[in-house]
Amino acid sequence: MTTVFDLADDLGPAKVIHVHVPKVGLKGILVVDNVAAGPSIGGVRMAPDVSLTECARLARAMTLKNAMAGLPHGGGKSVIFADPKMPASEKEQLIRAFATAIGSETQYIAGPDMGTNEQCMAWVHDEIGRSVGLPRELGGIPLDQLGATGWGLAHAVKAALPFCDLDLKGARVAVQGFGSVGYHAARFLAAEGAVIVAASDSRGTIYRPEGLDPDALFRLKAEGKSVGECRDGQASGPEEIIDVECDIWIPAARPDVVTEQNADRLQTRLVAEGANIPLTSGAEELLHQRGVLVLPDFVANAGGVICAAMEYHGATQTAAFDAIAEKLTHNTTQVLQAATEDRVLPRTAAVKIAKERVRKAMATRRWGGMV
Ligand SMILES: NC(=O)C1=CN([C@@H]2O[C@H](COP(=O)(O)OP(=O)(O)OC[C@H]3O[C@@H](n4cnc5c(N)ncnc54)[C@H](OP(=O)(O)O)[C@@H]3O)[C@@H](O)[C@H]2O)C=CC1
Ligand SMILES: O=C(O)CCC(=O)C(=O)O
Repeated sequence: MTTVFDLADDLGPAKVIHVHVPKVGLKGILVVDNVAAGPSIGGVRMAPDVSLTECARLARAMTLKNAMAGLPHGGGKSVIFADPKMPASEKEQLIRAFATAIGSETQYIAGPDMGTNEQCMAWVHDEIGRSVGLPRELGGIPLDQLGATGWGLAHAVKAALPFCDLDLKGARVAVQGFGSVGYHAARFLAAEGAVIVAASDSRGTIYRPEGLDPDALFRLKAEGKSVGECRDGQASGPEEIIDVECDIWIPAARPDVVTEQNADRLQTRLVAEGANIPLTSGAEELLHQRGVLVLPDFVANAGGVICAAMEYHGATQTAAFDAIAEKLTHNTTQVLQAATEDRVLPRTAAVKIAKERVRKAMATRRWGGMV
């Protein structure tokens, strides 16, 4: 059996909490990874097949992401074992019970992630007075609705273009996962001249070399349909998105979708990781050897948490979006320059920068800030 200590190193996790409320069918885990820079921020993920390992890996990604983004926050993440498409009243009960169960852990501020949204954060806030990514009516900046992460991802892609000799005008983009991150990334990139040649969700892939309209696909999703049901284009199974020939491939769904076993199927020049931990480290290494540039998740998808942190500290939407554009452009360039100079993978360069920052923050704290 994997225990959390098998996953631990000098940075964390600081704390792991399992919660169980049989009366409402709640099983959940909170991992507070590192809080040296301040209380941890990270999303609540709801999916039937989450795990302690996934939660701990995602919490570490948040530690690195928040450090890279220069936020006064550590990293944490939580998971709820459930189908997010359950009836709304049951979902509300589950989220409220989870919020109450973790309410005393003030070193964790919950935000939205896969399977949760602004409405869920409003329920958390109502229970424990602490969450980010709130609806506007509660003074929040609705980051999923506005597409904060997609906005950041588009800026990361633009900053990466000179490093892979690409022009955004006419660049062919394939997006795996058409939720909040995937849709908005597609929308912002299409607005700058990129051509969205393919998109997928959990039920299917749609391919159209002449280009798909992200807003039309979004409307289909809003009707409860799959992108594969779009009439303009060639439909196939969800797996087929990996084989689409393109210039920019954007994973925006689950972890480990590209591994050592299928990395050779990707036919692209740039992978911009919108999802958290979508590629295994072995897959990133193989792609690097083939000359494919891979923008690491915790650098490229920081837009959401920057927005969340700025909301928490009272900033306006405009200030948050300006900060995302500035930070994502600067950080992507810094990481890719360091990777080029040191002849290492972008992830290696990025981890070095982020870990140095976390260790410096830990050095200022009693017990490294772990208690
Ligand atoms: N929201 C945010 O601001 C941030 C999110 N992220 C990360 O981005 C990723 C996506 O998050 P988000 O967009 O918020 O999540 P959503 O729940 O809004 O969307 C997830 C999308 O992924 C699709 N999906 C699920 N399984 C598969 C699969 N096997 N193949 C293809 N598509 C699949 C879903 O399909 P269907 O619609 O059919 O269910 C859905 O379209 C996650 O890894 C998350 O941690 C990272 C930073 C910030
Ligand atoms: O919006 C948030 O605060 C959550 C951010 C997050 O979980 C992520 O960046 O993966």
